[in-house]
Amino acid sequence: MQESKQAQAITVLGAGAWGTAVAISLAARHDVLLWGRNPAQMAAAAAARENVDYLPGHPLPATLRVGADVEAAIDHVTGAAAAAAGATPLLIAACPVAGLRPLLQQLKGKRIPNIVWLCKGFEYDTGLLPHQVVREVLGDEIEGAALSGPSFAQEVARGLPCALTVASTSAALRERVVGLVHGGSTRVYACDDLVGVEVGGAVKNILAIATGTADGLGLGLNARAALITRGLAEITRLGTALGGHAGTFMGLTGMGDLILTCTGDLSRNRRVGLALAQGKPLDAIVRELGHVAEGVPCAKAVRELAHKLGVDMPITDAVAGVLFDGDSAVDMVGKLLARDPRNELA
Ligand SMILES: NC(=O)c1ccc[n+]([C@@H]2O[C@H](COP(=O)([O-])OP(=O)(O)OC[C@H]3O[C@@H](n4cnc5c(N)ncnc54)[C@H](O)[C@@H]3O)[C@@H](O)[C@H]2O)c1
Ligand SMILES: O=P(O)(O)OC[C@H](O)CO
Repeated sequence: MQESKQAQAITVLGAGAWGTAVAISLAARHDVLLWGRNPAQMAAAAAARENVDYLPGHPLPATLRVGADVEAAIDHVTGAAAAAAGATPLLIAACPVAGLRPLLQQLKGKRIPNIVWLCKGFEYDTGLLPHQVVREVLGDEIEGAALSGPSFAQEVARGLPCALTVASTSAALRERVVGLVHGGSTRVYACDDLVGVEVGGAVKNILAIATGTADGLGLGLNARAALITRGLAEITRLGTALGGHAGTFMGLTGMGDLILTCTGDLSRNRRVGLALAQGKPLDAIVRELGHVAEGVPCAKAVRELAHKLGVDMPITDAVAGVLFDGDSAVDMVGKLLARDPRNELA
């Protein structure tokens, strides 16, 4: 796979922390447009050359275009200029899972080149993975890929090293994404296990809430390591039941992202856990955070899915108990410790 030396047109749809960081990183090598749905926010970002609401402290490069006009954002990768450059443009969806369907609906009927999504989770009301939502809304013809892996927005925006995985059933799109995104301080690996990559990225958020809660209660490093390891077993059981490959969960989008999110204080999901341990109510925690913590709604979707499939996910159940059933953080720990012994590899 060749790294693209030529600047290409890329549109990033969604101007939260992650969309902004990815746009900043790609703008060093490509012709990037960052679109956000809030015109006032985008006008302020254009004027200040900083997305103060979502990624403060990280200047937008002079070459990065920002705006709130969706037609212009799509034209950036479909219009005459992109075509004339003989280009391989890329359209990136950088919203949370809850925004994916409405965002894609805006693209319906437009001649988009492809779609790469960055969100991590299951759609809450349907229990679908992002690639299934994409297929429902845009159909089978569009080439799609998930780009995932251990990556805090603030570090990527600073240009610190990071390794990601692009997953797609299309070898051509995998190659195109690697060609455009790999380079500088970003390494991109390719993988054809879309289900495995998406399940790892979704469930690690729930486990980050669990480890944040345990750390907040002062339960120690042994407990943290136990939760991460048994959490990986939980991810693998659900992921293989859904058709993912066991090996994928040992990679960047499984173990890699799980370690990062469970241990790094930049994680919003981990911070939810730390706040739950202080006994704060969930709605206050979410309000204070001001950003999406995908593990919260995901815990509900995954608990339902696991019960339907008969997959044992005790940590997810315990986290959902605290989030939705009125259990305390201490109850969560008690429930996990009271479980009957079992074989480790069962
Ligand atoms: N922040 C990170 O470090 C990071 C890293 C990797 C992956 N992710 C994932 O990326 C996704 C986005 O996270 P984030 O950190 O940018 O969240 P965020 O809370 O910082 O921002 C979310 C953004 O999405 C926008 N949005 C919501 N619904 C939309 C819709 N229907 N159409 C257009 N825009 C919409 C919001 O206006 C907001 O700008 C999540 O699934 C997250 O798990 C985040
Ligand atoms: O801040 P979080 O918990 O949403 O995690 C961000 C990324 O998913 C880490 O890879």
